[in-house]
Amino acid sequence: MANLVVNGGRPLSGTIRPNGNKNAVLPMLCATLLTDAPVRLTNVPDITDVDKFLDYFRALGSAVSYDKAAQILEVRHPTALNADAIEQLPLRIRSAIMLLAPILLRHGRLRFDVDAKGCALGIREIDPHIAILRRFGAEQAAGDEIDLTLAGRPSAQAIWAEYASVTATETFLLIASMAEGTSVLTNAASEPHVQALCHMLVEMGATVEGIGTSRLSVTGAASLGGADRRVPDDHHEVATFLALGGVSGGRVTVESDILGEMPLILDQFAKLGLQFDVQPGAVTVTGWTRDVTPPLTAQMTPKIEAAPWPYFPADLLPQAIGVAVGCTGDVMFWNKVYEGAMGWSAELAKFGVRCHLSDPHRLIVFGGNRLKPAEVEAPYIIRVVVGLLIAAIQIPGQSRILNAGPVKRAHPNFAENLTRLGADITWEN
Ligand SMILES: CC(=O)N[C@H]1[C@@H](OP(=O)(O)OP(=O)(O)OC[C@H]2O[C@@H](n3ccc(=O)[nH]c3=O)[C@H](O)[C@@H]2O)O[C@H](CO)[C@@H](O)[C@@H]1O
Ligand SMILES: C=C(OP(=O)(O)O)C(=O)O
Repeated sequence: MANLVVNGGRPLSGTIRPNGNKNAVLPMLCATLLTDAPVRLTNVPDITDVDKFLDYFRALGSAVSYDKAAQILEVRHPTALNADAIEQLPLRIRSAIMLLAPILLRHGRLRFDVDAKGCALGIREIDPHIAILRRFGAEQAAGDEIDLTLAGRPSAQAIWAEYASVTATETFLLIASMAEGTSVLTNAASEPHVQALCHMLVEMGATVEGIGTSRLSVTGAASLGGADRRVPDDHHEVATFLALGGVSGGRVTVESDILGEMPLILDQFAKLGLQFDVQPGAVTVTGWTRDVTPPLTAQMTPKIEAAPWPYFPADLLPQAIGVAVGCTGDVMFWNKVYEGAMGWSAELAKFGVRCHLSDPHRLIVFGGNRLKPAEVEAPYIIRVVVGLLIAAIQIPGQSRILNAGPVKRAHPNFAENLTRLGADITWEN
């Protein structure tokens, strides 16, 4: 059990750079399996999900060289993967599901009964993935486990997805990149991490059109080459550092080239009273009024709603909730994506927060709370650990976040980075 112990009420200050985006590096690692040529990735975050992928690659017989300090990774897969290791997929991470397409393309068969659930946000469906693979010609054997075979090179498909799923769009991109002809996915996800995978596949030799939109068109290549790509900065981590800096009463600058993707994200945090100075390549949180911007429509409750990109991301809702607990006014948070992502809100009461879970998707946080330090328990949800920390760091006195380990899935050297900014935060086992 790894807990975070924080003595709140100390202002953070300084300048920091975010790490690479977990949800970009993982599909990019899946794409490395589409070629026998060497692939080099830079700005690779030192996170446990990456470690699990690299352990899997080593077991497959791949050459892996990873300089964690320099954040540079070089991977080269053998022509024939070690068949004994193929079905030992990484556990307890959602991205394992994206290994299905490249493994089927290379090996032709995959039996799969792992828990590809990742964060405990509700049901993490695999149906859209299997549906896409079946459309491209994969056959599913009868029985309880998922047992897929794919014979030969798939042919292009036109698919209209039920909803814009991030990882299912990535599964589509991976298989369509090697299919014969031009495939089209309508209702595609368009998050910055999806765009990063598109750009990598283009460098490897596929043609991808519509990058960043809800309709992707992919012309596959019979074989793909290597690539040398930079993993994009993590926009979740940019927002995290800014929120922590602001609620601590400090002034923190985050330098990044991902800020062009963040206007709506900054606007939503500004609704909670955080003040920003945005410059080319850097954003500074300069203050926190604690006031919630009142809607001009008088009957409305101020709200922050999360949905597939280009909406405000579901993976930033807990961080915004962590800010709102210290605001003077009420805010409704609306998670349009997950049906099980708000249950942890009961923990907030331990900090003295008054809130109301209206239904599985909607939480109202009331303003004007008398906050007190507390010991709270985090669920297996990366961003909730961060949200609870944002609450704790603004409260003078010692708080403890139990089971904070999931933060290591996405945020490298988290406590160390915050300590450098002046936080009093330590790991306890
Ligand atoms: C490894 C990775 O990249 N994980 C991310 C990915 O997960 P993941 O790809 O699993 O998430 P999906 O985009 O598939 O959405 C998750 C669930 O939300 C529901 N849903 C989603 C969209 C929609 O329009 N309607 C709907 O009902 C579905 O039940 C779906 O199963 O995207 C999520 C949503 O941004 C993020 O939280 C995860 O961090
Ligand atoms: C929910 C997340 O990750 P995963 O889908 O890998 O569980 C996340 O990155 O916040």
